[in-house]
Amino acid sequence: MSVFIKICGICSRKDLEQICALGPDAIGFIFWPNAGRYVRPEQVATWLPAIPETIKKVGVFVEPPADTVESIARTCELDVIQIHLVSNDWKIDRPLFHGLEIWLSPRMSEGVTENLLKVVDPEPSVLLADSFDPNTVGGTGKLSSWDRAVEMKETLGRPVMLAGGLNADNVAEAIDVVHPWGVDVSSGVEKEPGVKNIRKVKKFIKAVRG
Ligand SMILES: O=C(O)c1ccccc1N[C@@H]1O[C@H](COP(=O)(O)O)[C@@H](O)[C@H]1O
Repeated sequence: MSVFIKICGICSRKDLEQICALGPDAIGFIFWPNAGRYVRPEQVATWLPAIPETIKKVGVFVEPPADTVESIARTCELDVIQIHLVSNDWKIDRPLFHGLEIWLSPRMSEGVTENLLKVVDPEPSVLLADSFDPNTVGGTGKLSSWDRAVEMKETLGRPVMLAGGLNADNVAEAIDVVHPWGVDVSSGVEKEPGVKNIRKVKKFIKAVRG
């Protein structure tokens, strides 16, 4: 079965158009205001006509209120909400409207239990195995623990999207070891934070699809 590919942290229309032409399965926009790769939802809304229907639009959030998620999901016609956790006790403040697909990125320093699936409503359909950094969240370019990713897949029985420090040189090995449902990359296909290197994106997609 083919491995799902998400290219994350797109910050300009130029990058968006060139990346969409390479045919990833999904593209991601960072809507966490503290991130260097933050993009304004109103800006992303102007790019919508350039995104083929076949490519899923993923909005990335860190422990967001439900109102924020729903408002940005509408503005940007998102297909997927990717939520990153930074604490052990966060829970969404109310159920999200149905029809949105939720992907959840837990703190990878903690053990994973069934409780994790209850922090959002609807439950996450995909779990994201990202790297752990006590000082920041996401998009660090640091390699994640592939052992933890396998453990999460086996314990919770949900599809796992592997993220964290992937690039064209290590993604084939990562797929061999973890057998993830999908792979997610940001820093590993950039010239500098927030600016993609299209040659690296092309190499990454080729390394996954062969
Ligand atoms: O990219 C960011 O700035 C970011 C901010 C907050 C949460 C998640 C973020 N990015 C996610 O990080 C992983 C891996 O990124 P990398 O390849 O190691 O740079 C990916 O899931 C992004 O969606």
